[in-house]
Amino acid sequence: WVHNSNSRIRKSIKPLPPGPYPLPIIGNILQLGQSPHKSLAKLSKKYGPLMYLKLGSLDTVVVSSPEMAKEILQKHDQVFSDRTILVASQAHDYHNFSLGFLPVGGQWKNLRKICKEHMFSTPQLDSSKSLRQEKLHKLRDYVQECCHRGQAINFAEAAFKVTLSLMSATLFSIDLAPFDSNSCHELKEMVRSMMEVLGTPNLADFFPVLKRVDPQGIKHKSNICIGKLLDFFEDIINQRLQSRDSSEVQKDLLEALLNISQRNESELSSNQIKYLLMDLFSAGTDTTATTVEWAMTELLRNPEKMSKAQQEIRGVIGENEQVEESDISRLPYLQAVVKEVLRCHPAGPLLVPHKAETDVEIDGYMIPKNAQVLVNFWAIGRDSNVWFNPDSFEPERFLDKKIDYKGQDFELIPFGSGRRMCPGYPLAHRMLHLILATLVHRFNWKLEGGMKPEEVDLNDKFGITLEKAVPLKAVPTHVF
Ligand code: HEM
Repeated sequence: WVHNSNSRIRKSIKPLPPGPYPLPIIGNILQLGQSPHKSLAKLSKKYGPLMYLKLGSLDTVVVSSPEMAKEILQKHDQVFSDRTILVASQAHDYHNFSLGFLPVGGQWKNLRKICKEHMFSTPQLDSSKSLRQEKLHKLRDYVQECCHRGQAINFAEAAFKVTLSLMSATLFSIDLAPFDSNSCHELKEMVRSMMEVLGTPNLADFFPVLKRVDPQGIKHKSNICIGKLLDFFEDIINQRLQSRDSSEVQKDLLEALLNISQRNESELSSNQIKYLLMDLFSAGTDTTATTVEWAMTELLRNPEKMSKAQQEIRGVIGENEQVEESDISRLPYLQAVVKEVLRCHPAGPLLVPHKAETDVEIDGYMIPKNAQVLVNFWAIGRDSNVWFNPDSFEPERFLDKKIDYKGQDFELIPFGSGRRMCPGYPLAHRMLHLILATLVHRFNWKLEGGMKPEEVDLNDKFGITLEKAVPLKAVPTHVF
C-alpha cells in the first residue's frame, strides 16, 4: 500500500517498505515505547525485515534480518554511510569534528586512517599491551581485597573503572581511574550523560520546528556535557604539551597525534585531537563496561557456564600466571562467551543510525533520500529464524561455528559492518577477554544477599548503550 502524504509520493513507482500506519503529525513515535529495540523487533515480525516508519517528519527504515543488513551495510554501503545528524550532536559543533558523525569524506577518512595506523593495528595494540596488563593487575588486587573483606563488587562500577583505566592507559598513559580513588566518578557521569543525550529519542529530531524550543532539554544537557568533556581533554592535551620537552616521551596515541599535528597542522589540528580523544573515549568506555557487566550477569545466572569458563582459563593459564593478551586465542570457550554476550546484549542494539544519501531501491522497495536507517541488531540476535533457542545463553553454539564479529557474518554484527564499522573493535576484543578472564580466573563468585542464580535480573535500559536496569553485585571468594 502507498500512503498519501506528500513525502510518500515519490518519483519512482516502487513502494515504500511496509510498516505500521502512522498517526497524523506524530506518525509512529508512540510505537517506539520505552524499549525501541524490542518494540521495533516485534513490529518487524509483522511487517518484515525492511520496515518503514514515520517518526514525526523523519522517514525511518528499520532493518531486522542478516540478509537486509548485508544489503544496507555491504552491497549499498556507499549510499548508507553517512549519519543522521541529531540535535544533541550539534552542541559545540560536535557533528562537524566527530569521527562518529562526520560524513564519509576527506576529514572522516583521515581520522579513520589515523586511528587504524596509530591505535588499532595489531603492532600498535601489541606495543601498548604492557600498559593494560598493569591495570589488570590492579583489578585483580582490588578483587582480592574485596575477597578478604567479604565485600560485594558492583560490576557496573568496577567494569567502568577498569575500562576507563585501560582506555586512558592506551590513549594517553594516564590512569584516570585508580581503584582506590573516587576520582573517576565525575568523568563517568560525563560519559554516561553524553551517551544518554545521544541515545534518548528527541522530539526535536522528529519535528525540526521544535529545535529552538528544545522540549526535553536535551540540547541544553548535551551542551553542558560535551562542553565539560571537551574542557577535560583540552586539559590533558595542554598538560602533555607542557611536560613533553622535560619528561620521557610516551609512546601512546596522544603522542602520535601531537607528532602528526606538529608535522602538518592541516592534517590534524589540536582542536581535532581534542574531539577525537573525546570520541574514542566516549564510544569505547561505556560500551565495553556494559558488555563486561552483562557477561558477568549471564555467567552468574548460569553457574555451569561460569564453571566451564573458569576451568578452561585455569587449565590453559595455570595458577600462578596472569592472563595475557596473547592467551586469548587459546581460550575458545571464553571467546564463545564474549560472542554470546554480544549476541544477547549488544551494547549498541540499533548500531548508530545511518542515513540514505539518495533515493535507493532495496528488495523491491524505495528507501527515500535522507531517511534514517536503523539496523536492529538486537532483533537479529534474538530471531529464532537465525538462532536456535535465541533467548537462552549458550556459548556452546559458537564452538563448532566459524562465526565472528569482524563484520563479515551478518547474523553477528554487534560492531556493525562496512566502512562505518566500529574502528575500536580490536581494542574492545582484547579488553573484554582480559577483563573477564581476570575476574573469573582466580575467583569464584557468590551473588549478594543469598540471591539465587535464576533470580538475577535481565532487564535492560535503552540508550545509545544498552545498560542493565538493576546493577549486578556479587562477592568474590578465593580459589588460589
Ligand atoms: C563492546 C564494545 C564496543 C561495541 C559493542 C561497539 C559498537 C559500535 C557500533 C555498533 C558502532 C556503529 C557501527 C555502525 O554505524 O554501523 C560503533 C562505532 C564506533 N565505535 Fe565502537 N564499539 C565498542 C567499543 C569501541 C571502542 C573500544 C572504541 C574506541 C576506543 C570505539 C570507537 C568507535 C567509534 C569512534 C565509532 C564511530 C565510527 C564511525 O562512525 O566512523 N568503539 N561502535
